[in-house]
Amino acid sequence: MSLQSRLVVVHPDAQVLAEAAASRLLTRILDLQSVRSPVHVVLTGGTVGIKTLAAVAANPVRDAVDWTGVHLWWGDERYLPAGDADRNETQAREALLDHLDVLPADNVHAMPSTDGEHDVDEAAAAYAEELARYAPEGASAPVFDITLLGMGPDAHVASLFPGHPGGTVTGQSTVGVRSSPKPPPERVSLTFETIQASHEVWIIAAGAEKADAVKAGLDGADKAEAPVAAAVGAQLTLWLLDSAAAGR
Ligand SMILES: O=C(O)[C@H](O)[C@@H](O)[C@H](O)[C@H](O)COP(=O)(O)O
Repeated sequence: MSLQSRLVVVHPDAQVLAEAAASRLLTRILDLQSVRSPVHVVLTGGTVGIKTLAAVAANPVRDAVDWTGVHLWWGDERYLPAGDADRNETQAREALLDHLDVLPADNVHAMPSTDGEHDVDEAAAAYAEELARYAPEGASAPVFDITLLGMGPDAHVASLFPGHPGGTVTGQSTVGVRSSPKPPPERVSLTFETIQASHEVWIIAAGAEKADAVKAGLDGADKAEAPVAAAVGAQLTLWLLDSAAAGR
């Protein structure tokens, strides 16, 4: 039984938070690469998530990472045409991936766009198949080393929203989301089963509008009301906050 631990780190503001999260991510990947390959990292969309990726791109330590041994996944994706500026993948490529010359295309596992499968449920199923291709025996997805998650003011993570069915789905690694309260309405998301299999889950949140959700998550609120409460890593759950988000 591995010991689950939780750590809360507070930084002065959103910019320092993104820089510190990027520095921590790079160091953690370097540590992991000294003991295993490949390393699997799940990226998040959202303002702070993308700011963190841009900070990774600007950090010279990024060139110490052997990106050929890093696989990148997404926790969720907005179900839009390929290349759409609102896709998490598009923003991640602009912020970081396009700057990593040695990152093999096959190491980047983007969630499907509307150009592929016929609907969001088929898109979720297609991503589940991709996850399964890299899964260890008997598992439905790779055991992610680090899963990055932004968090909404309503305590949603990935595209798992309060009161929506996606948060309670079991027996599948992904879910198609419709009528998302955060536009666009259709999204593909990992399920909590997959998120919770990660060795480490890092929740990155900034801004006073997140303070109530942070408090609910840390107080162990019901995941139906505060999905972030279920964003727990098998070994570590790391909350990376700015002082405004930690205000409560
Ligand atoms: O597709 C998305 O929108 C994100 O994955 C979502 O889960 C995001 O991380 C949070 O909504 C926080 O977003 P902000 O950092 O912009 O508040």
